[in-house]
Parts: sequence; structure tokens; C-alpha cells
Amino acid sequence: MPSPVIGVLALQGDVREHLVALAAADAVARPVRRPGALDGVDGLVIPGGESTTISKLAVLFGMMEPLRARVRAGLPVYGTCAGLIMLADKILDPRSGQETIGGIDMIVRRNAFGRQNESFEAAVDIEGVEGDPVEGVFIRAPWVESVGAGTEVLAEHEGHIVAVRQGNALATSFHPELTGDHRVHRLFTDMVRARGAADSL
Ligand SMILES: NC(=O)CC[C@H](N)C(=O)O
Repeated sequence: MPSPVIGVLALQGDVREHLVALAAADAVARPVRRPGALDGVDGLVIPGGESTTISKLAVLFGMMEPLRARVRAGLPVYGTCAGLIMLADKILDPRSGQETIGGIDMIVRRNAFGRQNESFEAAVDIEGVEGDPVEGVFIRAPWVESVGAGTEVLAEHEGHIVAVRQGNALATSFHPELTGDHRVHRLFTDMVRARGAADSL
């Protein structure tokens, strides 16, 4: 498959950093703001930011249902931090009216690592990422409280789940797009390529 086209949901959050990381991981990266733009992508990244705001804007821009439909249909997706929250089937402590796209059978807790630790870095060993642990940047990060039978746990930090995969959906509590280490983006672009190869059989 030639370079896959990967969109970055550009409603709010650190969109630019993901575009740069995806380009470095050999994808053609473009921002996605409108439902029509979803048609042209082989995969989608949902960035970090504020999940309540992303939820509100997705509804306002008419993106929520198209996103749910594409993810249900198997579009490869990768969510970081607030993006992980957007991919959760259930939030333990949602703000009133907060919705998710869903796609990963898991329950997440927002801001779980606590105020005193609003931001920290830690080495994280991720299943499927070769070599040294990645540097996990956690910013008011959620953790995954529990997962369903079909959800694979890829990494934990201090006993809490911080990276998961279910089928074509990948999510991390932390922000690999901020580190200059593109191995997690490469893991995702490989997932997108594998899906593209399976589709063209
Ligand atoms: N860095 C982040 O994406 C923070 C996530 C934020 N705490 C939320 O609930 O959406």
C-alpha cells in the first residue's frame, strides 16, 4: 500500500503535533473538520485536548454520528488522552451531556492521575513497540478503569491501564506526539496499512 492518508480530527487539541508525527511515520496527514472529509481517509487520529469540548464541537459540527458510523465500520482510529476518552464506550465521570464516539470496550476515568500530578513524564513499555520504553507525557491524563474481554491492554503505569487496543482502535492516556519519538504513530500507521491490505484482497 502506498502511504496511507490519515486524518487528524481538528475540532480542538494538539492537531499540528499529530500531523507532524504522522508525516514522520510515512503517512499523508491532513486535518479533518467536516463529515465529508472523513470519506477520503484510511485512518483517523483523535488528539488530546479537552474531551468535553471535543464532544460538544463534534455534535455542533455534525461529526458525532458520522464518526461513530465510520469507527463501527472499522476505520482505524488512534486516540491520545482526550482522544482515548472519546473512544471509550463508557466514561465513569462524564460532564453532563458529554458524549463519546465509542469503539473500545472500556470504562475510563477522566483526570485520573490527579491534580497534584497535572503533568508528568514516565517511561512506558508498550506491547508492540520494539526497543526502549517510550517517554509517556501525561497531561491531566485519564486512565482506563476496566476493559472488556475483546480489549487488549498494551501498557500500564503504576498498575493503571494507559494503552489499549480493540481491533482497529488504539488509544493511549499519554501524548507520543509531543516527544519526537514516532514509534507509536508508526504502530498506528502499520495498523492502517494492514487494514488497507486486507481490504484490497
Ligand atoms: N491532555 C488531555 O487531553 C487532557 C484530557 C482532559 N483531562 C479531558 O478530560 O479531556
